[in-house]
Amino acid sequence: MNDTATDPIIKVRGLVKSFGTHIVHDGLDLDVRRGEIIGIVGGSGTGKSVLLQQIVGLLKPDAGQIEVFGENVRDSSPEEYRDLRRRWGVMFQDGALFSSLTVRQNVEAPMREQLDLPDDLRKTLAGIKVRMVGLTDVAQTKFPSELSGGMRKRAGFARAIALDPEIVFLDEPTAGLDPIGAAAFDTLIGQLQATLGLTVFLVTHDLDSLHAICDRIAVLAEKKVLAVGTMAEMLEVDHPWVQEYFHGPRARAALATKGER
Ligand SMILES: Nc1ncnc2c1ncn2[C@@H]1O[C@H](COP(=O)(O)OP(=O)(O)OP(=O)(O)O)[C@@H](O)[C@H]1O
Repeated sequence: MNDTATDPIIKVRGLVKSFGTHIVHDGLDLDVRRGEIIGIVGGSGTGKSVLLQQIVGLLKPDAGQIEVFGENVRDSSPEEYRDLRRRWGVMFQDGALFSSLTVRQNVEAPMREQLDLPDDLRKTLAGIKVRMVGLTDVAQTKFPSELSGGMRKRAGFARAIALDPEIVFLDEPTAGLDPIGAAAFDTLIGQLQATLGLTVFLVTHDLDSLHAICDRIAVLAEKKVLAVGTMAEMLEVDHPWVQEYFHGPRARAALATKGER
């Protein structure tokens, strides 16, 4: 165990991942610091989701090391992996809720799997998580199909924090939300990060989110992490995609929006 406050909470070294002849990652390195919100950006298909899935052990790298909490994810036994999974929560792109379960039952699902709790206590705890993400008690008993896109995202977030994780992985949480809904979701992420001391691994295309809540940004390009740093540091990176992304018209609009928030 090598899990001290100064070590990165996630450490990726020399990651290689291909699908057939298509190389997605080739020698990718990344450190994520405990307690930070790190935004993962990059063009479509640069492997942001694939990186997330490898870190949480859903996809197997071809080569390289991934350590989370100082533990090697790839080499962990089923018991060790189960213990690791308990310490992080994941919200996938579409929320990935179980359609046949209510919101509260969705939040209860990881609790059922990982914790041995009396029914009443589990329901109460799940209800608290639902309220923490700003959903009403009425929403608890709704099925995903009865919710708006923004409410479904909140429900997905509630499920990601069901087990009081140390890290939450969020895959494009504001995609598909209108600007007001997206801003509200950014605020929620920031509030919960500050309240719960979470580390947040945020895959996003949303420049507003990067400005509003991210401590650091990692840019995926050329099959690796091309640059990592604060927004101010990103503005200085001399690379065509980075320049276009952080200095283009949408970036200027996001900067203006930041001033209004
Ligand atoms: N299970 C899979 N089998 C084969 N190819 C895959 C698989 N998962 C991802 N890929 C490919 O890997 C590449 C990276 O995909 P990924 O979803 O990580 O991109 P991304 O950066 O998250 O993109 P976007 O911003 O569009 O969501 C893509 O070319 C994708 O088609």
